[in-house]
Amino acid sequence: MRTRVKICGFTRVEDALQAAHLGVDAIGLVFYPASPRNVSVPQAVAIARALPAFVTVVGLFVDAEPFFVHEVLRQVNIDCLQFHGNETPEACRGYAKPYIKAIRMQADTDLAVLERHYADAAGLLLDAYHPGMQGGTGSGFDWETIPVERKLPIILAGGLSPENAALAVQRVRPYALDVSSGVESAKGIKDAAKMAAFIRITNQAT
Ligand SMILES: O=C(O)c1ccccc1NCC(=O)[C@H](O)[C@H](O)COP(=O)(O)O
Repeated sequence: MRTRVKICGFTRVEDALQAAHLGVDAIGLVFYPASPRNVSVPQAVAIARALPAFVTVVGLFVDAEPFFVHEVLRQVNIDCLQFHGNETPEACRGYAKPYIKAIRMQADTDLAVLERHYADAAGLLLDAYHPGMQGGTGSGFDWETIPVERKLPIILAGGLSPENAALAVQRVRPYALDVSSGVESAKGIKDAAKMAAFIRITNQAT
């Protein structure tokens, strides 16, 4: 099966359109004020409206108040939610939308337990652990800690770039790769050449 590509942290319509043109499967919009890639609701509405059909729009939250998530869902055409904080399975499933739970991988992370805990998730996104940062760190983690046996689709994230995308596909065999920093020219500004290389290399490696 082809490894999907999700590019996260768009803040500009033109970058999201470019990614769609290059064949991205999903784009991520960060609704987290502490992030340099945070989007306002009007910005997010403009990006989601500009996209062609069949590009999945993922909305990212970090321990957000439910009223805020509901308000974003009311205004922005979001297909899937992604939770990067300490959201419980009950909280994640409270919006009647497919959801991805992000896991910041540490030495003692037990994925089998988490797969049971978030059993109704549309996928688990495995990211690097960084004290004080919830995501978009540009740092990787040891892929050897990911078990070969999985129940849920695994979305590999954390420090990916055109340079290591092929190795990531071949070593981990994930459902999808997720990248942010590795395809940027500045935080929140995506680089067309890097996005093109990342998508092409991922497709070739599959
Ligand atoms: O991108 C952010 O700034 C961010 C902030 C807080 C929570 C999540 C965030 N991004 C989530 C993503 O899905 C990133 O693509 C993922 O963490 C990988 O980032 P990177 O290592 O920069 O490729």
